[in-house]
Amino acid sequence: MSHVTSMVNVQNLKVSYKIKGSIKVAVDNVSLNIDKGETLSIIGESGSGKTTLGMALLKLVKIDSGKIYFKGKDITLLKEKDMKDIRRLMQLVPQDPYSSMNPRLKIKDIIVEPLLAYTKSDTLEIKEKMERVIEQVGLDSSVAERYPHELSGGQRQRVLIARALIGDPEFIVLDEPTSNLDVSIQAQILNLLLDLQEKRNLSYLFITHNILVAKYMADRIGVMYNGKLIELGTTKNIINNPLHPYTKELIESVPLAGFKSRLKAYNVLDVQEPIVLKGCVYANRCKLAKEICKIKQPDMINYNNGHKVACHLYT
Ligand SMILES: Nc1ncnc2c1ncn2[C@@H]1O[C@H](COP(=O)(O)OP(=O)(O)OP(=O)(O)O)[C@@H](O)[C@H]1O
Repeated sequence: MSHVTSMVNVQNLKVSYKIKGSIKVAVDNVSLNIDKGETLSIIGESGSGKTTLGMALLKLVKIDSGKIYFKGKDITLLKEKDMKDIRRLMQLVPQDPYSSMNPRLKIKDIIVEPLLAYTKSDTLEIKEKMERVIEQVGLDSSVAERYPHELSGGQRQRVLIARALIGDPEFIVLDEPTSNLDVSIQAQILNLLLDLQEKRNLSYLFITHNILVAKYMADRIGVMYNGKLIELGTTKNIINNPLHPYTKELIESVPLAGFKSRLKAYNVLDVQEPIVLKGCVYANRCKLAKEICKIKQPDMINYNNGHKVACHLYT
């Protein structure tokens, strides 16, 4: 049902990378949906598969199996040449603004890149659109003639948001869009994103290490661990009533009041786990692990009203 009404819906998505003969499953059997105007935040430690999931939703990495629906249309097997109309509607704001920009291009050329690739607008129309998005992201019109190195980190991030917006998208993957910025600038960018979302009724997949940022931005939160989505629920449920022992550990480690001044301080722990071939991905680290946790992967169950968890404590 939901794949018909959602902006984005993925089912049983699996993505793996081949590295020197071995296979790393980066996204393992993940199912989720994002509604129109909704923000789903994905939290998890480094290497848990957040970026790969975001790229897979945009069909920017090859998937092994599963289904991707965009506005009800199955785009899983769509070839890039048939993606033209859809590409414009789904955009990425990448993790590192500086390395995502061609240093030799002026800002105006960086911003219009997506339009040149996918539409046949005339030059005047493109220029007007460029000027409009520069204004909408709170930049001065003079940045158009500048080069990336002449801008601050916050300004560069605004440029990438402008570039994502220029084709009037409906869905944007925001990959840690503020993690490299000073705390006060982070808050400005987050507020800009909220403002743009409201004005344009955008759907966001918001990837972050930072639980406080997820709490500030998201309607719902999905928690990833070692490629698996282990819990999914409303922001309120995840923060106030976390179910999975890993989510509980994350939430308990973070004082949730007065977050603006401490945006940077509370990142998800960065611990790389060995690959677990059978059983729960979290079993090695879980204080509550039972015998079954080491031998059988828990299924994602609907615990309560869309609050889902993959943990044997609840089966
Ligand atoms: N292009 C690639 N080639 C090979 N392995 C990759 C590639 N991209 C990611 N991986 C591996 O896939 C796993 C998931 O990586 P991914 O970048 O999706 O995680 P992440 O949660 O976004 O991490 P981070 O927060 O550090 O960006 C990691 O083990 C990573 O080393």
